[in-house]
Amino acid sequence: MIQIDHLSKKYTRGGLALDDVTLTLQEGMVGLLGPNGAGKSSLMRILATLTAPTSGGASIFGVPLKNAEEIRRMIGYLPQQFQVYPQLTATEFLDYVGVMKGIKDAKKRKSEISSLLEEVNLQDKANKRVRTYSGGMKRRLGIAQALLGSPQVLIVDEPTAGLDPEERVRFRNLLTRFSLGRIVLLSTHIVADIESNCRQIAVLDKGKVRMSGELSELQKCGRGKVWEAHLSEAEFASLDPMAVVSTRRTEEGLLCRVIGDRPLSGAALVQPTLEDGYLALLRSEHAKGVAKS
Ligand SMILES: Nc1ncnc2c1ncn2[C@@H]1O[C@H](COP(=O)(O)OP(=O)(O)OP(=O)(O)O)[C@@H](O)[C@H]1O
Repeated sequence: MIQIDHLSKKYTRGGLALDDVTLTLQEGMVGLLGPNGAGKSSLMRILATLTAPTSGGASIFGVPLKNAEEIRRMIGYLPQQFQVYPQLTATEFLDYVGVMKGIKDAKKRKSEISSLLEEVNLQDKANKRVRTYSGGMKRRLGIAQALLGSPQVLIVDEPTAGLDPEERVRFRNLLTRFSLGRIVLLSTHIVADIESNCRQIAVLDKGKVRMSGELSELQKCGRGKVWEAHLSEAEFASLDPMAVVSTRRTEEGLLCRVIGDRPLSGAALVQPTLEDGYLALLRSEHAKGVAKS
């Protein structure tokens, strides 16, 4: 379990990135969802002991963050910008990481690296230089380095950013597999990344926790707030763009899906998707009126 208590982070040259965050994260896949600048990376860097909180604290399986060495032995971390020396092969890179993680026995390192490369489906590329890898392959190598030493907790910061849809699905499945018996904390601003496989989800916005719970609870945030209506181009143009979730051209005009507390004329209330729930939660302040005043 990861316990986060009243954690705040203020950067010297910046505002409050985290504002009194309290969360309990359980075993399994945990999605940390939030728009750009919400504070996701800051929280992950703190949990990875790369930066200290300004106030508050956290513990991982009962070990407080200030025991940084012990925490680092428990976690694997894949940062948002994962860099590898391009001239190294995957095997050479992972061997280096293994040494840094204190796996002293060369035979043990070799066998762990070989099974990890198989897990992430890079066994055929093991001896190719990383500079020849695609973005998706580099991410998979990133996961392999994070998993080296079998950490109990895996922290992955926007791992699917920049991946094509096929790689994204493959990557999600990979993480789901690894989450069995571990905590995998995954940050993203894409709802689809957490839709199918997260047991728990926390939404951060402007450094604050906006909700934490099961996926169904996030979906519920959209209840009674999602509407669909066929609109003319002129009616569409008069809408507040922040309230529009999607538009689709049909024979009757533009079918618009909007979030708001009061309907457009002729609008029908529809069942919210998870994404609707997320947008409704983020826009709850904004979506009080749908039409532009
Ligand atoms: N080193 C830093 N110095 C000053 N401000 C920072 C620093 N790192 C982050 N911030 C600020 O803290 C806030 C939270 O940033 P953070 O990167 O944690 O958010 P995020 O949710 O991960 O965003 P993204 O999805 O864009 O990566 C932002 O306003 C950002 O500009």
